[in-house]
Amino acid sequence: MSGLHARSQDFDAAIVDLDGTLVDTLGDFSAALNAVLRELGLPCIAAEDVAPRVGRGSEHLIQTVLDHVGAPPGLYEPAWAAYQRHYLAINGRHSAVFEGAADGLGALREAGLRLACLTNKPGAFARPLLQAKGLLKHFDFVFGGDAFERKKPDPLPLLRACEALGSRPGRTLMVGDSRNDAQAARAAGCPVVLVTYGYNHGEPVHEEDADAFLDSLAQLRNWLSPSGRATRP
Ligand SMILES: O=C(O)COP(=O)(O)O
Ligand SMILES: [Mg+2]
Repeated sequence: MSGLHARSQDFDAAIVDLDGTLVDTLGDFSAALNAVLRELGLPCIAAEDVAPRVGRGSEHLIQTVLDHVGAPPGLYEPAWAAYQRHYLAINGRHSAVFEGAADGLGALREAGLRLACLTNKPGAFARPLLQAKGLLKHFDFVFGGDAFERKKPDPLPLLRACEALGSRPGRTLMVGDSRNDAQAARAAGCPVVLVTYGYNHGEPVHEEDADAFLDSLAQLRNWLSPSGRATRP
């Protein structure tokens, strides 16, 4: 890929992030976390304080939320167990597919790319969510944050996903919403585009090192066409 435009012939496959890229799951995270906090007799947390903590996996989320509400030490294990139960019970109920996301995945498929979803969310949460939102059919593989020894921003999950997809990193497009996705992609040698509407740990996404920024995944259709161009701020 050169500069700000790309052609579908440049890629054999794409790896797509889930939370903040395909599905707005902030409502699910908030509902499950607040159910945990209530169960443990702790103060609730506002959705705006949950958003910057999403994207580094459930362990990081639970620990930083416990710290935020001033939980006494020793509550991580019970919080983790309660979180599994509550999240699985509400998974998808308070979340919505971002506008243009299904169209963007369709465009990647129509361009002949193989697709993997790679999220730091546990696989047991990711698959039912994609299924409930009608997105699972687009993917050849779904890898959760527990699929490999290390999570994004480590490049290992991307390299493993490339192996599964049978695609070299340089011909595998990473599509994400955060620094985690961009750093992992750069270290793996994958081109990367970031969406501008996601979470990015509460930081402005345009400051991240990406090849292009998309306001909607529907823009992938034009971006991958021979004359397509993506925008930089
Ligand atoms: O941290 C999570 O649980 C989800 O993160 P993701 O952005 O990699 O899907
Ligand atoms: Mg994300």
